Amino acid sequence: LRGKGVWRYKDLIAGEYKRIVTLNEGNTPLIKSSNYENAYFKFEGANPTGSFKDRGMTVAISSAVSLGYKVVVAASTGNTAASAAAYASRAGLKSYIVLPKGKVAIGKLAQSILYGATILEVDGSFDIAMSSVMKLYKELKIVYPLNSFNPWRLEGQKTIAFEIYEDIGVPDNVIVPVGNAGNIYAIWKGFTELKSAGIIDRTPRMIGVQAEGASPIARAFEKGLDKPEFVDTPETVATAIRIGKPVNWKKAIKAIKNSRGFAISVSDNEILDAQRQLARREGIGAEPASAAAYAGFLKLVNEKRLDTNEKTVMILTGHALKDPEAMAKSEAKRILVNPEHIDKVVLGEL
Ligand SMILES: Cc1ncc(COP(=O)(O)O)c(/C=C/C(=O)C(=O)O)c1O
Repeated sequence: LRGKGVWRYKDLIAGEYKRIVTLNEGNTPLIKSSNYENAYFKFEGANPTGSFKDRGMTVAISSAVSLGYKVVVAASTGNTAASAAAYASRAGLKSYIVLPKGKVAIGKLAQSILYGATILEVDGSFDIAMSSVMKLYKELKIVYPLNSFNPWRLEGQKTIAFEIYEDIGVPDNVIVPVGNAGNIYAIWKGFTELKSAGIIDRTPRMIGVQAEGASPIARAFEKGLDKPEFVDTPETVATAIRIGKPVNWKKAIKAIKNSRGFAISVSDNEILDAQRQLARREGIGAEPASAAAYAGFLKLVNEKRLDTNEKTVMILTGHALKDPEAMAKSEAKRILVNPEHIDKVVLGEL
């Protein structure tokens, strides 16, 4: 039964669907940390296109098809693009994706090309791409918008909470990397719906992690503001969350505050170091934006702002293969050897 992934929770997903477009997304591994007793990693890189976006895309594309749309559009830092292209193609829809030129990790760009999207590139940040999609949606109603202001995306993404609950109950903390800010809200929504249904009696603290160079929401919490400080030119190695004006900031701040949580930022070095540690201490390969969740965990533990006796789940939102250039930044021992003498190299190395 669990093998049904997102649509296992069909009765809990709002909306009517004449046709379900699915790639058996969801049902991703919850991997126990081998270094921290009560810490777990929800590995969303195991989804069909390698990120959590598939959970929302199956619902949004099923909605688009059920409503008779033939064309879909999404602005993206890359993963929404890859997922939109895959699910649109599966449904026989035409997909346009709007990308910030030169700022998309090569794995995601390659996927978007492979899955057959028409790629529109803009000079500037994701936020400019996002505003162009909002404008297009107002002018061309024949195009179905897929970004995470689309509620059906969040309906699919909230199933992350259902799966965590079924695996380990309600954790004390859920740490989520935050970009356009839909996912942290969606996961909180899932837990609050379980609570409203009387299935659980408490919800976890939602902790958002952003990259220092793209941290409008984290700055709001660090300065005790009610509104984020939008960033005109967001910069970070974690290109998936290189977003300065998150469309879902109101929802994210509501989820974080109502769950007694908070948001912090981490540096690019902390992100790349966390990506390396995740791979070399836990054996898990996640892209930089996802490793930001682990970087946030390590920072909070070191600053004694998180008790390792508490049950904490980090959402690893995308697979390491999405961003090979980032992986290459990790040093590794590479020795050119004479094939006849590998034994001497290994012995000399040991
Ligand atoms: C790996 C990864 N980790 C975290 C996020 C942040 O989630 P949100 O805070 O819900 O935006 C994204 C987001 C990517 C896009 O926004 C896009 O693909 O256009 C991501 O790809």
